Amino acid sequence: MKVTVVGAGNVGATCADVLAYREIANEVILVDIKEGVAEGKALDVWQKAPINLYDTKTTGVTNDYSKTAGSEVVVITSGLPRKPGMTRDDLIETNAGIVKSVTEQIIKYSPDATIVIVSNPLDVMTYQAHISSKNSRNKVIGMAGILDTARYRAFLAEELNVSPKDIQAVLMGGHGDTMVPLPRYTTVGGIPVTEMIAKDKLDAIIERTKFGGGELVKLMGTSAWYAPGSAAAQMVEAIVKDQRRVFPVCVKLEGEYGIDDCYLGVPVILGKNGVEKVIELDLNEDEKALLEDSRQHVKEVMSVLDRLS
Ligand SMILES: NC(=O)C1=CN([C@@H]2O[C@H](COP(=O)(O)OP(=O)(O)OC[C@H]3O[C@@H](n4cnc5c(N)ncnc54)[C@H](O)[C@@H]3O)[C@@H](O)[C@H]2O)C=CC1
Ligand SMILES: O=C([O-])CC(=O)C(=O)O
Repeated sequence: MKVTVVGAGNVGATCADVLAYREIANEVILVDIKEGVAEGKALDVWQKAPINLYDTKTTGVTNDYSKTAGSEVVVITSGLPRKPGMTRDDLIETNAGIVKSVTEQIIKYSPDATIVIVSNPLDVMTYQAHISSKNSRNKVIGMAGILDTARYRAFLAEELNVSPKDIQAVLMGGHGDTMVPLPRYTTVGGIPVTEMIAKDKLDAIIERTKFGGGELVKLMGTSAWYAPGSAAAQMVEAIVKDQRRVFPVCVKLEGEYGIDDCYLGVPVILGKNGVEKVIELDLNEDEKALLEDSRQHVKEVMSVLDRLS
């Protein structure tokens, strides 16, 4: 079982490392455009194997897509990260070209691969990969919801002084400030979160979650990688092991939630065919309004992409 990660920067290298040390794949190919970077990081991960006791073979290549042939899943992280003061949408011009060319190369050698997009702006880059690959919607998906819910769960765990393992949550919408956390679907060891925390504290956590990516950009001068890399690896694991995990994933909606032809994060079942099923929640009027705001924002950015191409 072979998995390719394109982009050997912060997120891509972290993802490859998790895929290797957790033995999610038998073989990991790391690709980058910069000479030597993927080779070096892959070698470093491989040299960690005798210490951390795993046998996933990790190989790096510079732009040689023939080595990626037959990949079951491909994670695309190539592209610019944002700097302080930028929005994710500011990355569209550069990253659209990168995601397009990378997807075309990938599909040439692994036509049946499920593609997991990480590059930003996430929802629109997933749309770009869908157009460039011409693959069905279940096999071209984006990672954001696992990361956004992880941030929300981590903040809640800290506030409630409980294990993050026991917080379950759903979050929908685009990967940006219009994301839609759903307190109604948040539980702490099965107990509705609203019974555990005051409304003002929960509202503050929701606000912090919405700007969770920006908080890290401000601190570090570039965006996050440990949680994003792990989140992408968790999606790969669900696919290659056919786990049928229930995760929020960015997928093209085709009528679900009354939305057509737009990429948004929604809960899905993730298994060997990529998205096995989109789960439709019975949203209330407030939640529907938030999702509609998110849809409108993503649609606007999608139209920028249409103008660029
Ligand atoms: N969806 C999400 O939740 C998240 C998305 N991101 C996004 O992921 C992307 C990567 O972030 P980082 O890893 O921090 O950036 P980075 O700058 O550390 O790594 C990006 C890598 O892509 C490579 N690259 C550029 N063009 C390429 C091409 N045509 N082919 C192959 N490799 C190419 C670069 O050489 C670099 O090594 C950014 O767009 C960032 O905004 C980051 C975190 C979370
Ligand atoms: O904030 C960024 O630019 C990177 C990202 O998407 C995140 O960490 O959520």
